[in-house]
Amino acid sequence: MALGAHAIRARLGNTEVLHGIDLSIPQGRWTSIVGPNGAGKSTLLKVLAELLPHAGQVVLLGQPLAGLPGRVRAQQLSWLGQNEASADDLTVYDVAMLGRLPHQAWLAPPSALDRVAVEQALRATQAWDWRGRPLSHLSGGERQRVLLARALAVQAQVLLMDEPLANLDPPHQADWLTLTRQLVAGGKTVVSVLHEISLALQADEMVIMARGVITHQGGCREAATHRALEQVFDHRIIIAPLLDQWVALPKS
Ligand SMILES: Nc1ncnc2c1ncn2[C@@H]1O[C@H](COP(=O)(O)OP(=O)(O)OP(=O)(O)O)[C@@H](O)[C@H]1O
Repeated sequence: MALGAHAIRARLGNTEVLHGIDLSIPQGRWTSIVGPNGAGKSTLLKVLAELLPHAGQVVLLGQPLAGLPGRVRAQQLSWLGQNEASADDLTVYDVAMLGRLPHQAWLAPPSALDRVAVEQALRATQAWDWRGRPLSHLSGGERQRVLLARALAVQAQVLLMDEPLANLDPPHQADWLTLTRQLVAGGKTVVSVLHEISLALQADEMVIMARGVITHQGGCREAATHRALEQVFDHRIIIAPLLDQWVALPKS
């Protein structure tokens, strides 16, 4: 198990939005989290990264996450948030280098290893050619690819991504899928919140949420998962095979 959550409860403002979540994320697999708007997906992902106060425990690679020193946590767990703020006047290269901070001594210049990791990450997201440009000069999709490169540059064992495909055009969505499969083939664990159900169905495992609880967890190719998906979306979608994949079609 890469990540575990036990009896998680979390509040936003005065409202409890996660109501006692138990979850086990397998290691070396890609797990997608899906569910209707407001189900609590982003909140759960933030809790898994210890970015929100909560009751209950998160366990990362066998150790309680809250007890890990911040630097160790940041080396092992990489985070790509939704609509992330980033210093717009930094260059693309410097933004990606932020992913190396957990590996660097205080005020130390980047090492050769850091530079290699950043170049690899920027090349993997096809952002290397913009490395000298300020982030503010990029389009939404280009910017997303740089933030993805920052998350990759960490070289963490576990990657948590909230809507990583936001603003990406279909070819770059396909590239993200390829990249994710490569990460998983290399032993990394990827957890992503995705609204596009057909893309989410390409993961290994699926966690389905509604109203602050998990309603189902199972393999993306399992019939029980497909039935649970149709149910959580009030049977307004149908899961059907297409070529060698499963896709979600809206039902009028
Ligand atoms: N600051 C806040 N105060 C109170 N409730 C909040 C606050 N922010 C979000 N919520 C509520 O918390 C619930 C869970 O929100 P969350 O963003 O985790 O859902 P989500 O499943 O990621 O939704 P979406 O698919 O729309 O992105 C929602 O019902 C939302 O209205």
